[in-house]
Amino acid sequence: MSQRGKDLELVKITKRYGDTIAVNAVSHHFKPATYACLLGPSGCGKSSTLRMIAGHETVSDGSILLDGQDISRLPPAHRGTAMMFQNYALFPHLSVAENVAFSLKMKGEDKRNRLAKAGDMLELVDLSALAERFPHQLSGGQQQRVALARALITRPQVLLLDEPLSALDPFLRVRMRSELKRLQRELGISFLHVTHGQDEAMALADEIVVMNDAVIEQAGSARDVFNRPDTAFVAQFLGGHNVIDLADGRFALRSDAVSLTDAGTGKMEARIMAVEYQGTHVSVSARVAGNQDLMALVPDAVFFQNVKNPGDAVGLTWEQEKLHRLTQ
Ligand SMILES: Nc1ncnc2c1ncn2[C@@H]1O[C@H](COP(=O)(O)OP(=O)(O)OP(=O)(O)O)[C@@H](O)[C@H]1O
Repeated sequence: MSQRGKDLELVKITKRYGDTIAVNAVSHHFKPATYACLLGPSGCGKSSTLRMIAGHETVSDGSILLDGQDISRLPPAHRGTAMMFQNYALFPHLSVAENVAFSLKMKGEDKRNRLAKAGDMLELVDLSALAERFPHQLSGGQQQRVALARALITRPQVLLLDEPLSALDPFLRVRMRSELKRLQRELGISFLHVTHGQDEAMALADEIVVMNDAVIEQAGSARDVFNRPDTAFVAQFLGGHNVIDLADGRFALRSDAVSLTDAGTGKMEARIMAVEYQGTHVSVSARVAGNQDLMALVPDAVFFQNVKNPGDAVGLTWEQEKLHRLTQ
């Protein structure tokens, strides 16, 4: 049941709510059959962007093209997109199979056809055995699979997912994460997944699109965005980096690139503020001149060769090429 993916293009889309500009002239080209994550802090405009693509929110300015066709003024059901909501929005009085088949009923398909298609979708998400149950008889993870099947039954070219994993416990979240990725690959369509979790985005995304303050701050593969953040915001939001101001500019420096040395022998002198044991690594926070705190992520075995404690004076050092220049 593989479907060929289509490319989705946002051309200067803007969303205004009264005086609030939630999305400010955002342009982006999502390649076909990509798992893309829209990542950013609360209020940066991720959901508004997704809802405009889905057609649940009007576009104040700009256009949305799917496979070259302007879909920005079409009703949601005619766009070739489908949305899976955060709270799943299942109908409590309908069985699992009827929930999944619901949109086909609205389209007037006959019962036999709709139940057959719903059966295929339930198989896809591994829920065939629970077709006759009602939503309240399902676990959170199972409800989510129903919501997925219900969105996929419309055969969308782009599946839009708004914080799809946020209601699940951490264990299930990781399991559903790989499930989503598997489905995306198997179907060969694009998934556009909104999250504020950088771990989630890095684990899933072929492409991470980082939003901040109503605009896209940076987009690229997880590895590129992590290793070559453009701005201090991206470096800090993705985590694992220090942002340091040096005489010749502002730089990102990965915490695992910082080593501790004896006082007087490093590139910077510092005083240890906190030490946290994290299993494979020890995270050491150290204050340098100007009250900047730098984080060093030291491998467990290395740290315990020469244990340091809060209050100790140390040197911090790194290889020069590990400094990554930031544009702002
Ligand atoms: N219906 C609305 N009316 C007025 N303002 C809104 C409306 N929906 C969103 N906003 C505002 O638009 C901005 C962007 O909101 P949006 O929900 O798109 O952000 P988000 O990045 O998805 O945030 P979150 O992660 O908290 O869901 C916020 O300032 C928000 O308060």
